[in-house]
Amino acid sequence: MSAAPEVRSSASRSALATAVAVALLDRLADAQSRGEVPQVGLTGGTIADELHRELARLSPESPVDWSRVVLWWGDERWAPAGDAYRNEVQAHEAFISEVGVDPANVHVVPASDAGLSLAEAALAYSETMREHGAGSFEVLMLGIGPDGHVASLFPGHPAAQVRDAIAVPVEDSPKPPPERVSLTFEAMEHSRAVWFVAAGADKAEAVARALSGPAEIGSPEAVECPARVPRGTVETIFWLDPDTTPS
Ligand SMILES: O=C1O[C@H](COP(=O)(O)O)[C@@H](O)[C@H](O)[C@H]1O
Repeated sequence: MSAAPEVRSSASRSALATAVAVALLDRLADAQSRGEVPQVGLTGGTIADELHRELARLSPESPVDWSRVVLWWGDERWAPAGDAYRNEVQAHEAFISEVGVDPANVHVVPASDAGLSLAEAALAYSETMREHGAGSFEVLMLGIGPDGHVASLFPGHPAAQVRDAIAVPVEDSPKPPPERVSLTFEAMEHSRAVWFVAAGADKAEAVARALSGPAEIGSPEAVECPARVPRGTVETIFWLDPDTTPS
């Protein structure tokens, strides 16, 4: 089962970051009030960085107990530990170090200097995720590239067609760095909520295509626009700024 997308538009880019942060905190608090330990899939990218800073700003006033939240990433850039290019390093700097997440609950893709090959790192991340329910995210957040990519699954790239895997090595990425690790579409499909977050006129066309109808893995529509594939089991929301909101 997958949920039809809903669009939530904010008045500005900064209002978008605030709206998503508020909604995420509400959702995590609700899950914790039911006794759950919610798992969240984070994204990298520019608007994600702004939203993470809003999480840090708003968390002190929120009932969310960050020590009982489990964090993952939908994708990671292949760079050494501590490199600011890594999505997890950006998130640590923006909010994780501020809000009191238990380090044992922060599951990062191994770094390029961890002694593993790219393929071994993808496998290690898959194994860790399998131990924790393989993608049972309360919320999976995804950015959208101007080309329609999500996580590190790019249009026409073979990694976007892989089945029977949780995470895949991505080589020859059209966006730097060329090597990455990404969740597969199959690993995304157990997410209760899939939240796309997009801002900026350069993404308007990709967002319009992503909203033009769901696509099956491997279909021509999915190959052309990967953002047409991921949908939540309960809800799918496109959080947009004025530049990306369809007229
Ligand atoms: O490289 C990446 O880019 C996308 C989109 O980022 P943005 O800066 O265009 O918002 C992001 O979703 C992905 O996690 C990241 O690795």
